[in-house]
Amino acid sequence: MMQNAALRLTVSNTSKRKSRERLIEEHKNLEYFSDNNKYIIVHTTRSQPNLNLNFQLRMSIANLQIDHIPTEKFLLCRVITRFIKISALLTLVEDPEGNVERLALYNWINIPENNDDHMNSRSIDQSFLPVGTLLVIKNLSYKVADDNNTIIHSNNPEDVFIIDRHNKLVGNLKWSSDTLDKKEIKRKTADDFRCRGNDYFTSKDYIAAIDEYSNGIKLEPRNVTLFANRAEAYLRLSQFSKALIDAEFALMYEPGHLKAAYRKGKALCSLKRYQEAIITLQNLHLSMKTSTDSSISSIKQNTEQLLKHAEILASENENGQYDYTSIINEYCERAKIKKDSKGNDEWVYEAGPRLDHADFLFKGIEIRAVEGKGRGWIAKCDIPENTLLMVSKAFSTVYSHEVLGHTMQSNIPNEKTTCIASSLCTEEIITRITQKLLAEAYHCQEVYQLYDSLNLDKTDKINKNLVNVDIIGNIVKYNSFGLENDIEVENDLSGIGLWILPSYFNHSCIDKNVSLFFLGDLMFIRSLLPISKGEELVISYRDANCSYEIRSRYLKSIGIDCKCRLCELEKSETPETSNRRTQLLNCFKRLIEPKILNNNDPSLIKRLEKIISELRYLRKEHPDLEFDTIKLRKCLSSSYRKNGDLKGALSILKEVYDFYKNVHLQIINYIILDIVILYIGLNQMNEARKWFDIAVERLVGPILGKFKGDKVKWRKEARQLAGKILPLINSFAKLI
Ligand SMILES: C[S@@+](CC[C@H](N)C(=O)[O-])C[C@H]1O[C@@H](n2cnc3c(N)ncnc32)[C@H](O)[C@@H]1O
Repeated sequence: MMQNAALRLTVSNTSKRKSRERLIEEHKNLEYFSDNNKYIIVHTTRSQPNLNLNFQLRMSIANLQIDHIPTEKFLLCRVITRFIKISALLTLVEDPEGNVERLALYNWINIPENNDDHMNSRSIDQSFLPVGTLLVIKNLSYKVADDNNTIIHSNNPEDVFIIDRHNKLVGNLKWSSDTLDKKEIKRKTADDFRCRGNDYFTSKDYIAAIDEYSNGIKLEPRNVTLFANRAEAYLRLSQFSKALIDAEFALMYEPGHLKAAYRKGKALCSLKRYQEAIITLQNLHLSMKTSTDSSISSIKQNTEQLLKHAEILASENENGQYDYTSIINEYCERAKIKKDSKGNDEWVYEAGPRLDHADFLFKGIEIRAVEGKGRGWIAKCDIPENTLLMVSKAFSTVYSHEVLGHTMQSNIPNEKTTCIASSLCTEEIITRITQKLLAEAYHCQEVYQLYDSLNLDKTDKINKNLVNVDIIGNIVKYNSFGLENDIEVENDLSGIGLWILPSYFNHSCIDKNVSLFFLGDLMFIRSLLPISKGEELVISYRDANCSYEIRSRYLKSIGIDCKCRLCELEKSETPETSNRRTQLLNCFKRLIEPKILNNNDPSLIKRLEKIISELRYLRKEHPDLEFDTIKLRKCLSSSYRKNGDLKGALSILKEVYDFYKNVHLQIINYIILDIVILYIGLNQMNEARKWFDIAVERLVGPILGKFKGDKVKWRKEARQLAGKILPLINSFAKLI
């Protein structure tokens, strides 16, 4: 996974072949991930002076076709970068026409360096197929990797031949690129680079645009337009500190440059330097206020908007005051997906459901050492129920939709898709975080802090300024959050994210006292119960809705031997009891659940009732820790309802609710909604309304908090929000 993530680092969103400069730059980045052990390469380093090749069969890189193996033909090329080893031997090659492409050599034998048996061998270092080496490659294949990068594969070392320069075949050919490049660069002006940069910018290839602007800046180091344009391209890539530097350069050379000042304000906002952003934007606003020049009307308007936004961000950050209705509207809008010209899904808004809001941190909590768990969040004072503790914007998020694409999502059965999506999302997020750190190294410190957790080797001293994909992979493994909410909300997009401060919450299976709610890449965190000074704040990485087996397997994989009440009880039970429980749950899962709702067979209901009562009996000493039957009882209630016994169905669910209402399990929210449906079915509308309010409260409580002062006003707002989050609520609201 890490290797794949490393290879994905050469990602750009287009499948078009890339420029020589871009490929070289990306190859340099890959060096971070190369395997620096010395290897001896045995195959084919012998040269082939007598290789007889028919010149007519030579093909150029430009003729290669994706997924096609041109068996008759060969590629003549020369190495233009140092070889590095990741999973394959990787370098860049160019053909005589000057086309450049990646080459991956697979299956070259690696022998430890001290093995002297192989005379005809070389180690992978500068001397291995050095820059300029001419190669003939047969039977190659040309592929597009998952990340849309094209790559030449050679799987058999016998197909690769080193050609010496006296070979006739080569003697006849002129290699065009050396001279071509120089000529081209000579001909170009800073303005040519600006124009090409703008073209790339328009086609949303911001990396290429930055390359072009940078080349222009090399020619004219005080070119204000190039700095201002590059600042905007950096903003689009979320490289805010670079954007700020460029905007400031532009302003240094031309203090009245409006766009540069606007971009400075934007960068400062994104760097969470709200007060400075406000001052910059206020000054900019003032400078334009009296102007009647119509050409600046749009920047005037944008500045006003951004200034307002910066003021909102400052207040969110300072006081934790969020306009939840507008944030939810913003989320619903940004999470929309449309089809592009090829029928693939893409976000309606370029950045997807990533929301531009400020972080907030309640002053009454702090990170401290917690015995046996590393560090954790602790209350510095008594905290009332439903206090907003933190709002955090993700360091990085990846949505499954972004890595799977439309075709895969619709063609593959659900479980498999979820599994593929999850591993692709993980690879992708490792890649994105690595890219972000490579681009803006000042983030390394905050991300690497997460690495110091208990389960990781403390002696492994890490260089906090060096980007290391293995460490990032571990950080993702131990700290990332799945993006799913406790209750499915509209546009609830699955995926994965890394949040910095929320990563310090430790886990408890049943005694969590803190709730999380995701809206896009914003995480809202509130206290679920009153919390006393000195108490630890904990969340559930997996809750008791999951069987012990599944839960503990996951927790162990991230180094947790959970000591919560439930886990301790499960561990202390005899093997007979736990085996019997597993047997009963498996029987439900395999034999009853798939059939019961489509089948009126009363014997199935009987069997389910028997399983439930035996499971309850197995935990008769600790009924408060009996969570296994909740799902089964919900299922039983549904089959009662299907058979027309609404009262029976209701009493099952109400019993479950009464017993578990104070344990914050995901499934309880669905049980409440089922109760509302049953009361509607029984035409007991007052009860239906009462339970509907409970559902709304539980649904929006984690975002909005509890009734404060005006209950009627709160309820109105809560209903509106709930309807936005879960449109099903609106259809309920019409019925009651
Ligand atoms: C997301 S981090 C939480 C913050 C972490 N304690 C730290 O110091 O960085 C997850 C790691 O915290 C520790 N942890 C979390 N909950 C725990 C628990 N209930 N018991 C023991 N260790 C726990 C484990 O080492 C786990 O891999």
